[in-house]
Amino acid sequence: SYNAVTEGTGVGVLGDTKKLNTYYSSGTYYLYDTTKAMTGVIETRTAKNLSSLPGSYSVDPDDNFNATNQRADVDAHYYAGVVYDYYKNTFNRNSFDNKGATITSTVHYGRNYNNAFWNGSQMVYGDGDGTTFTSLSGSLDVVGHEITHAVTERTAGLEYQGQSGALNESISDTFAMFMDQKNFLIGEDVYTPKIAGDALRSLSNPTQYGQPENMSGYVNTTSDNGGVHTNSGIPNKAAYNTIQSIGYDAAQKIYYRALTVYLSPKSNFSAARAAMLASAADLYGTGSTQYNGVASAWTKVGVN
Ligand SMILES: Cc1cccc(C(=O)O)c1OC(=O)C1CC1
Ligand SMILES: [Ca+2]
Ligand SMILES: [Zn+2]
Repeated sequence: SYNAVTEGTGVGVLGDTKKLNTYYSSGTYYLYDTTKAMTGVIETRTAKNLSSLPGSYSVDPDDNFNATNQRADVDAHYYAGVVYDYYKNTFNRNSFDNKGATITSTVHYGRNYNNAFWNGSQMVYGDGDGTTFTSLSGSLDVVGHEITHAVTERTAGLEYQGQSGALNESISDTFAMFMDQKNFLIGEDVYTPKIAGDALRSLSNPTQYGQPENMSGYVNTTSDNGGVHTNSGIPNKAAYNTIQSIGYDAAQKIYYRALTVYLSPKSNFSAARAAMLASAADLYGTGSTQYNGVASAWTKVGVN
């Protein structure tokens, strides 16, 4: 037997077929992608519905990952590759650490687990309970959200509580929109599989899912690290306003520069406005259309 870089196929959470970068070794195919310009790899594992990490490699005997219990593995692996390519092709960023770190995803974490998270070293996805969520790796915006938590951790380091925490959340939702430009919804492909047309959050209309969209509606609470998944509606609306005003490409360049050059662990919403304006000035000049678009985007949500 020998080792080889192989191309397999798989069926994702929504029943869609896709090509996969796999690896053959001693009679087994692995969800192990060595094709990217990184020092590490993109690897996908399964916790087999227990909760020890990172779990064992997702494997298959014939390189066709089409079993029902492989769907979450297929999408975690495929979308991790899409997110890697987005950061490399758009900003020349080589993985979340910009040094080619291995991207490890573990699926089938826990039982009926309605959650996905970056644990500081890797991504972890539950299967959902089939009512609130289906397998959470089944959507690019979820995978993009989670990997962006890792990027934020290695750049601005926005503390995960209060305003900096809500900003951390918003950066993840916003880059998910930059990657998945079909709408301004978060999680719609995996949220409430029995109900069509709904989502976990909306950047265009945060209030539709119980989030404020103006500073006047900021929620002071001790739950959820100070309401980081609630108050993110305010910077999310500012991001939506920015994209509507100056388009996706200028917006993503401004957001990436703000994240990597100006934002810091304790940055609040007002500091975010300043960071975005400084980035717009650097890239397009003060008084540019882009600069003015950013200014009005944040003024409209009551952040000055
Ligand atoms: C489903 C879920 C629960 C708790 C935290 C997160 C979190 O990662 O902040 C989470 O994942 C998301 O928000 C992704 C975008 C849908
Ligand atoms: Ca739904
Ligand atoms: Zn998050």
